[in-house]
Amino acid sequence: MPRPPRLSPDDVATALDALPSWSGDADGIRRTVQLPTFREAVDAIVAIADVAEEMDHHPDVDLRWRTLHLSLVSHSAGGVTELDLELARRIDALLPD
Ligand SMILES: C[C@H](O)[C@H](O)[C@H]1CNC2=NC(N)=NC(=O)C2=N1
Repeated sequence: MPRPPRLSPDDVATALDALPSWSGDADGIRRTVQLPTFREAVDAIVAIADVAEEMDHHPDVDLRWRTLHLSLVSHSAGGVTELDLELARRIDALLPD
């Protein structure tokens, strides 16, 4: 399947209005979330991994104790695409606000 193109800065800014837990720009978007425990943070990563594998689109993940830092960018496009926005929406459905 062809992969979608890099979005414009305006498109990303508009999309971020509907994703209040995320920040960033056309070069990448990011969200930080604190889970109650280290184990729950690891479980959240596994749930995100299942979505990422299903989409064949993968986040950059950094876990510090129970604080999870997620960064999304379409490496092949060199910036944010619709795939990153879809992955962000699906991650939000898995995580606490
Ligand atoms: C072959 C496979 O589809 C590609 O390597 C995919 C895998 N997951 C990916 N994930 C992300 N975030 N960016 C990519 O460019 C990417 N490419």
